[in-house]
Parts: sequence; structure tokens; C-alpha cells
Amino acid sequence: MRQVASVPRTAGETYRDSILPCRFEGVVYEVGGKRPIDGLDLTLEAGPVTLLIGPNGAGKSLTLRLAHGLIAPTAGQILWQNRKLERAGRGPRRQSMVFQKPVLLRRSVAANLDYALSVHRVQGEERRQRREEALARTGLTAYARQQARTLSGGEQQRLAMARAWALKPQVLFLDEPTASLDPAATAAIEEIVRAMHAEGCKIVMTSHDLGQARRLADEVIFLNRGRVVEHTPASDFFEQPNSRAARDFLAGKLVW
Ligand SMILES: Nc1ncnc2c1ncn2[C@@H]1O[C@H](COP(=O)(O)OP(=O)(O)OP(=O)(O)O)[C@@H](O)[C@H]1O
Repeated sequence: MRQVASVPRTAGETYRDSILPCRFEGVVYEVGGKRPIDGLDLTLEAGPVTLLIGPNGAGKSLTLRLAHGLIAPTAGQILWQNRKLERAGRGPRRQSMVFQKPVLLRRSVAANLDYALSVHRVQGEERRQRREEALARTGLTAYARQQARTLSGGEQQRLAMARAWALKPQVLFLDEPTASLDPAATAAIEEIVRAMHAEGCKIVMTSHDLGQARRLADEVIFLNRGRVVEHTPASDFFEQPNSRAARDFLAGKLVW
């Protein structure tokens, strides 16, 4: 398993500032009279690329949204470095999330990056440098002045990744980031994911593309019905899944 230590992301930040591990303790999320997350216990450690895998409706997206603080648990708690997020006073500055469909402003590519950086109070020369680096690392330099919403789907997703990169998060949540992309655009996103991970960013990602999961994952969390069924090194999961549900899932059978 590749292990990459959590490294300081910004000047003045130390290893002690790491927000990881993230621990879900008995997390329940009720909505519409259902419990799609039903007693979730899991720990996200610094280092491995973590793939959340499971059948449709297993609760993967909700798990990412809970971790990112977009929704709150009905019961149980989510701890970052043993503290509740709000009590620890840590906002989402150290976390970013990329969705299947990127949410972009009606502005140029460069302005989308500038806006995100200014919201995070990155100004002046540092902002310019981070913007240019993120554009270069995602192959978007030539598109800097183009209206973001006129980019192709693959380019838009690269811009969403550039925005995440520019913010230098400690943790990046990716919810099906390549679901609507062709193989070349998918490969480009995977390359950016690998590069961010190599720079010390924790990756937590959902994907229905098992080929992609095999390419990227160091560890797999297999969810079913809002609970963790397996949490295991990726090679073990793909070669010898422990649970019947995971075996059925990998064999392409419906899992109930
Ligand atoms: N706002 C909501 N109201 C009612 N049910 C919801 C709501 N949000 C999510 N759910 C339900 O929670 C379950 C888990 O949803 P989630 O999006 O996390 O699944 P998923 O594992 O990401 O599935 P998929 O692979 O299909 O994207 C689903 O059955 C979904 O219908």
C-alpha cells in the first residue's frame, strides 16, 4: 500500500495542524422517513487513497457530504483529530470537494480560480502564483480567459480539480468525478488525483468504475445499506473480498 504522510500545506502550518484522522462514530442520517446512513463507523487516516465503493444507494455520496460538513448527522458524531469540526474551529478551508457535475461561475477560467482563492483570503502575488500553477498542472493555461461554462465536460472537471488544487487542501473528497467523462478525460483527472496525492493530499473518492478503483485505490471501504461492510487494502478487496455482498457486487450481481 502506498503511504504518503500528511504534509504541511501552507506556510506556517505544521504536521500537528493535520485535521486527520476523520472518525465517524455511530453516524446516522435520516431523511424522508428513511435511514440511508445507519450506524456508520469508519476512520479516514492520512495517507492512503481511499475508495468508497458499493451498490447504488449504499450511502457513498451521503458519507462524503457528511464528512465534508454539507449535511449533519441525525445521531452519532464525526470527529476530526478527535474534535468535533465546529468545536475545533476548522472550516472547510482544509477540505475540498469535487462533484460529478462541477459548479462553475459564469466567469473566465482564471476568474473562477481567483474567486475561490479570494474566498479563502489568498491575495496578491500568492494568488497569482497559485492560479498559474493550478492552471499549468491541469493543462488549462491556454484556457485561462475562456468562459468557464463554455469548456467541454472534461475541461470543466479539470477546472474543478484546478480549483481544488489551488486551495491546497489536506483532504479532497471526490464524488464520482469522472462519471460523465470519456477515457482520455478520465485519465487526465486520474493523473491530477495522483499528483495531488503525491503532494500529500488525502484522497477520499467514490467511483462506479471498478477499473478506476483498481488503478487508484490503496484501500477500499465497501458500503452497503448505509454501513461499512469491509474496510481493507485494495488488493485484498479485489482479490479476496470477505463478504458475500462484496463478492456479489464485484461479480456484477444486484446486492440487496
Ligand atoms: N434528500 C433525500 N431524500 C430522500 N432520500 C435521500 C435523500 N438523499 C439521499 N437519499 C437516499 O439515500 C440513499 C443513499 O444515497 P447516496 O446518494 O448516498 O447513495 P450512493 O451510494 O452515492 O448511490 P449512487 O451510487 O447511486 O450514487 C439513497 O437510497 C437515496 O435515495
